[in-house]
Amino acid sequence: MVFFAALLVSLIVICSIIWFVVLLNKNREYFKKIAGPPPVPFFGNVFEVSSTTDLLDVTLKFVREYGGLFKICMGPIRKVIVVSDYKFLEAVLSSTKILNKSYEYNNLRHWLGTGLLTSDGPKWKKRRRVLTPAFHFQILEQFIDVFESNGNKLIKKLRKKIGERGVDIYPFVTLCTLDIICESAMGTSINAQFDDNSEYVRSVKAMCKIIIERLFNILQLTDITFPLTQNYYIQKKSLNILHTHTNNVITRRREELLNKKKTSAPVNEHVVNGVGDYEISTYKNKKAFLDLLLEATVDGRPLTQEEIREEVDTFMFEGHDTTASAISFALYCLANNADAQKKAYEEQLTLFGENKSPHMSYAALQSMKYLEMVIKETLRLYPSVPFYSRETDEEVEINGISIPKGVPIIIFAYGIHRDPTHFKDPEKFNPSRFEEIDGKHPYSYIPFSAGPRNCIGQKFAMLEMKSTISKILRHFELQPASPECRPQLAAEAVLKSTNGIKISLCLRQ
Ligand code: HEM
Repeated sequence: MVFFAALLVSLIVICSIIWFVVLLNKNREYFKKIAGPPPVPFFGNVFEVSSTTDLLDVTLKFVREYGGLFKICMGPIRKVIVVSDYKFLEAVLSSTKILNKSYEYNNLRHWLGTGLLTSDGPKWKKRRRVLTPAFHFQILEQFIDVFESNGNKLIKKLRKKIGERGVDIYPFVTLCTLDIICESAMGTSINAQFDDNSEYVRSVKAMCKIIIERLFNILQLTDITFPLTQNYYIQKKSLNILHTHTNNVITRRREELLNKKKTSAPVNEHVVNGVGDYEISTYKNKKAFLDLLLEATVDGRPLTQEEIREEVDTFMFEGHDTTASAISFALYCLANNADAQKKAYEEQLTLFGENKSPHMSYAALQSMKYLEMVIKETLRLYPSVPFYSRETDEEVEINGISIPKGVPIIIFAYGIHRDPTHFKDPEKFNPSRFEEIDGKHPYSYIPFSAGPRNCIGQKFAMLEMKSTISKILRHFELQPASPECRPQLAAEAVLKSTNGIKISLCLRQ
């Protein structure tokens, strides 16, 4: 008996060693040819890239030392390549073969399942086809009222901050964009701006935090050791709240559609669903993304409850922090660049005169050309998603180099956006540069990614950002915080600033 037990243990140990050695040597020849910072035995380069606050500077330093394509060893086994080289980015992003997401997206799957952002292969293809019509301009046009009404709430809240010398605008903007995406995606209002302590809002915040903390904490990294940490239990509770909320909204909306209960004027119905209180807004002829999902079919059948939930949750995750980061950094840039702010405000005067609350239309938002360049330049300097990644699922050849199956490719958007070969005076905030360069080099300006797996929500995001920023500009003159407060950038799930994004607000007369 003892003999067999010892034999079994020995076999397990031997198999583990073989498995480890196989993984250790996987793609060894390929990685040998790629430059990169020297790894520390066993740990690789993890100590150099172990904090969200150092990540951007350290990676930029590696770009200067090793060029636009280098490797990083994340421990003894996992190696990734980091790319900010134009030709390589073009080949990767435009490829119809490198469409899968890498291991780093696993943490998201607990919340989002395999929705559009996190799915791979044929599933992703089908979902993308189903969801694309939801972003047609005729659909997007319907959301302008949602942007405007939630933007008005934001103005109300910011009015209370007039005269303060350094207002961190990020938390205010985040709650506003959370309200916007909730109403657009689910047709429900959670009123986060006036109830930021609701269970749903707290759970969204908790999940966004845990997803990134797990990437940098050795105990939280794998699902095996994660249950030993407190975050596991916070995640469990948060997921329960988030999934129950979305499920309840879907069920209710499904019933509503079945009963054709739609009315002509917006009706706000107060609903208590056992998870938290929220309001359902129903508009005649107005559709939330959820309605489109309820009507959609895949392979001739309607989407299941779980499939719909995955997509609604994906919009909730991908559609609020990204726009909040971009809007906040744009306001910071305008506050610190008086000329750009003057031009952007003059554009508003030309369009609406002194009217601070004009009726907003799709055409008016489209005609805010200078503001659009301000947003583009902000996203160049402060891309909401500074890193994103792919993984090869078969051997591919790029620029004459053969890349084996299973190689994670980290796309360093922040890096190429600050490359002087593509952007003159890259550190300078200069919206007008887009008059010349717009669309000329589609793979050097990639805040929304590019190619088949680009951001499906970018047009929605641009309209939302224009609506919100233009409203703020018409109401307030933006000034730098006093004393000046430069953002300390942190590459979390989206780009953030550890010391806030601070400006001062003066009421325009
Ligand atoms: C400033 C705002 C935004 C920025 C900078 C941004 C950026 C990005 C980027 C870089 C990707 C590619 C990520 C990757 O490959 O892993 C992406 C994908 C995606 N985005 Fe956005 N995004 C923004 C707003 C939005 C909004 C408002 C929505 C939804 C309404 C949205 C929905 C999505 C979805 C569903 C994907 C996955 C697309 C796919 O894989 O087919 N995004 N976004």
